[in-house]
Amino acid sequence: MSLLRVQGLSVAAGNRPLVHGVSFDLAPGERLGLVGESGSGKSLTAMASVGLLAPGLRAEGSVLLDGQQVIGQPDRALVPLRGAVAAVVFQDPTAALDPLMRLGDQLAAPIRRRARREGRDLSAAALRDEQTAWLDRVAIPDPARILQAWPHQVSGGQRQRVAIAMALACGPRLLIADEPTTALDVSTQAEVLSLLDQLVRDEGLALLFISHDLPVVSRIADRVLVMRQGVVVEEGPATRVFTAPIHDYTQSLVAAARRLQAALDGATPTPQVAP
Ligand SMILES: Nc1ncnc2c1ncn2[C@@H]1O[C@H](COP(=O)(O)OP(=O)(O)OP(=O)(O)O)[C@@H](O)[C@H]1O
Repeated sequence: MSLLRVQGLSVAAGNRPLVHGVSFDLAPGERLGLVGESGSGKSLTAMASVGLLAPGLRAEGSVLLDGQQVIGQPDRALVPLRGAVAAVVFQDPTAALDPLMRLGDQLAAPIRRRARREGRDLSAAALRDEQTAWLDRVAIPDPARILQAWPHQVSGGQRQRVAIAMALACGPRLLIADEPTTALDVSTQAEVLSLLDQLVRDEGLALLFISHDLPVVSRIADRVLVMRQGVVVEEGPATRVFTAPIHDYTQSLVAAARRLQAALDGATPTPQVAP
């Protein structure tokens, strides 16, 4: 059975359609990338999948998350699914972090929630061990200091690592990562991406990975959906979509990515000047 089955999903703001007729299936352990330019409807598709649309937006169609209908359900019906079935990592880690709470207390919340769900007693010492273990798993050195720190006292990359630890500590089966590295500097981006890749593999999670960057998506995802102006224009295995794109729009994304890579490699051909 699919862990996430989206059928004919549309999202609108009043009369303005923002996402139209999106369908896909995500099996347990599978990795799906959503790619497309800014404003193409990737985030709305992902947020509608967990019932986290902003007020004023209306979703239609069907979204089955672990077999439970999400569309049209009141928030209280969806709370048990969040964290336990699906967790989200956002582009901006401050969205997941409370600026007025120490990082250790923030990380304690999902650890406690999971223990309650699993009927485990959690002593203060066991909680501390789990907090430290999660910081180790996201490769944060000096966990004792970080647990005591406020969000503004650590780097952007460390904040994102803590946000990833909090998402995974809930014990989800699906991780939704919405541009998780876009706000980070280039070398931190690569580290956080390979960390996510490793953690998703270790935990056996399904992944819905959202990015405007097709090469990044094709590295981390098995299958890709390409979105443009709220609709899916191409779908296929990540390597095929990247090496042999069919739709004009996907071809332009691939060409742009190759031009950027060539420029970064210093391999851009020098324009020929007529004699
Ligand atoms: N709350 C809202 N009210 C009205 N329009 C919205 C709202 N949220 C998003 N939109 C619009 O919906 C469209 C799709 O937005 P969405 O955030 O899904 O795009 P995206 O592909 O994820 O792009 P980005 O990478 O820039 O976030 C955009 O035109 C956006 O302006």
